[in-house]
Amino acid sequence: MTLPDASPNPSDADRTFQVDLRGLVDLLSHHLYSSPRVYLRELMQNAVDALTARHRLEPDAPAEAFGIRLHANGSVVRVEDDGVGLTEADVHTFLATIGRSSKRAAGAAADEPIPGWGKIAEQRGDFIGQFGIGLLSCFLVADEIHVISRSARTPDAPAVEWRGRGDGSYTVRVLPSSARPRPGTTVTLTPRADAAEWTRPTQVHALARQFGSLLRHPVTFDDGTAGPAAPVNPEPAPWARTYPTPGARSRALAAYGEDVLGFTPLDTIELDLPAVGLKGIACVLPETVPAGRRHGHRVHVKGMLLSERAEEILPEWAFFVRCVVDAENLRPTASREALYEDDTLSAVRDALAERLREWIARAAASDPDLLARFLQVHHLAVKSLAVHDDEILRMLLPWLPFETTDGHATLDEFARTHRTVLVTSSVEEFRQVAAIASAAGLGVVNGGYTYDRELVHRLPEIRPEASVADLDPATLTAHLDPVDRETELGAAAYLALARDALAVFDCDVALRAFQPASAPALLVDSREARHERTRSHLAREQEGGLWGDILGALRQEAPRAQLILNQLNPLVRTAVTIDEPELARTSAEALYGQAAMLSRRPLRPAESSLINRSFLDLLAHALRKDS
Ligand SMILES: Nc1ncnc2c1ncn2[C@@H]1O[C@H](COP(=O)(O)OP(=O)(O)OP(=O)(O)O)[C@@H](O)[C@H]1O
Repeated sequence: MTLPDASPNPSDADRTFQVDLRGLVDLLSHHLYSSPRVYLRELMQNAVDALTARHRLEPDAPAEAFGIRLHANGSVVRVEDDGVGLTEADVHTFLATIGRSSKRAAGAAADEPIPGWGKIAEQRGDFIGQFGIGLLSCFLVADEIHVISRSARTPDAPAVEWRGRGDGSYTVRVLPSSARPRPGTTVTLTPRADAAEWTRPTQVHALARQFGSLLRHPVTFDDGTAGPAAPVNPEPAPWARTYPTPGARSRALAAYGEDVLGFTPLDTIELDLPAVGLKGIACVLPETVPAGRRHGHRVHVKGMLLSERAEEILPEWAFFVRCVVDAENLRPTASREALYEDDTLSAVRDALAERLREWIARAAASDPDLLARFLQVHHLAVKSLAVHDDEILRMLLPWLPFETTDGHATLDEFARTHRTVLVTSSVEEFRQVAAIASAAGLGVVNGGYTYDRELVHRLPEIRPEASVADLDPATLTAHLDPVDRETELGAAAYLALARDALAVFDCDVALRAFQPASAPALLVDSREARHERTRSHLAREQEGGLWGDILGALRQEAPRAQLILNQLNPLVRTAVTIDEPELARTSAEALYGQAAMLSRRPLRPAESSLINRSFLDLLAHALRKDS
């Protein structure tokens, strides 16, 4: 019996993936990083992480003992740090292995120490990098990365040189200690001609300031000319400085916000969340922004600028601020341009939202000027927010401005002078009734704008003593005084002619006495009523057909419009005495047309031609009379 051959078939043997480095770099540059300039951020970030590891190794060393030095002279860009450095073995393990990071060793147990970098579990939050790919971003501007490093962990270890090339090849060389007398790492790039834009000395200096202005270690820049190196971060973050007075502090924070965000904040809110080591400011935008438009915030992690457009640190409703924050414990994604959506981030978001709410509450309680300025700019957006956010509704509804029969007023003011707050369902209805309702002592709010009617109806939730009702035509007409019987009888013939003339608009005509006397007539006609009438008309026209049946089935008792003539108005007093039928009809049509125009609603074609005709008829009549 022959057993089958157990030796592995060569074609079954495990093989190792080959990585095409050029393809990988192409992927990173087109899909991960927003611009080649990130190469400097990645180099600076590696230097910062190396300094953090060095401080772990030598905890008693003062913060300023170790620093970062940048150099760009037009031919090379160099980043040198006094960090923990690398041994020859580290170079093979970490620099030459894509995806391997000393800050997150693959497969290592949580308590396993990584030489020179601490235990995994402890260090995860300490470093900015973790993916082991950041260095590849250097290939966006150079074909070769040159590193000379000396480990602080084994001081007598020699210096080591690594050259990594964009085609995936690399060399490692051990150098005499004199090649780098002190521990630390120097990374040198010789930029390609097409990357000059990102590697010019002025640009490198500007990028270093942009990314590194809040770093806590000393960082300098020199361009190879004789002058001294310039500090990149000469001052601590503005919130970390001390000021003689609280006023001086808030002025300095506002000036910093203006400087980095490019607008003069309406107010500056200081942010401080010790649990995640977050400090910073929220600047209130001085101009209206559409609700829901989220703004990017400037987020630094351990002083290093990660993103100028991070949206995730605030909830969607906080559209009215832009923040600059520096946090210890937020985790960036591999692109560094967004933050990891983890529990810490959601706790930060909640805590910052709470700070903004406190700011609003404080302004509402004790700084009416600030609140007024804030709402003047952001009231529309706040209204959209209040509809869905009970807390905001509770805090801000009384202060929000609305169009009312007393002009623009806050709901609080308005409810104090009007026991019942009436609200219209459209702008048009408000236009129709505003003058008359206010003359009749009724308090009406224009509920026609988006959210307004809904918000006004929620007023009793906050002010239980206030009552809110929809203003319907019946409520209003009930407030108009009827005329005495004799006057009614005297006008009966005219009213009958007027009803006949306006029957085509399904409009009834009535005579009442109301203020202001200057208003000849009021047209009470809601949009729903007009739609209903249009439907009825169509149903009648299509009688018998399919559409006629459908529309007929939908038909309700069509509500009629009402033209209410004002008996206190001198023109109406004269009109009701006209006994020439044609002229009476024309005058009724003209009064209808004028009342319809006053409501500022779009006129139907039949109404426009009626206005034209009645005007010309009246003109002809006046001219005939004069001739
Ligand atoms: N300046 C430096 N000093 C010491 N070690 C460094 C330095 N720069 C890079 N390294 C080593 O090289 C490794 C790979 O660096 P790289 O920037 O590619 O990734 P990372 O910083 O670990 O993670 P990320 O991709 O998130 O940036 C680092 O984990 C570190 O061990």
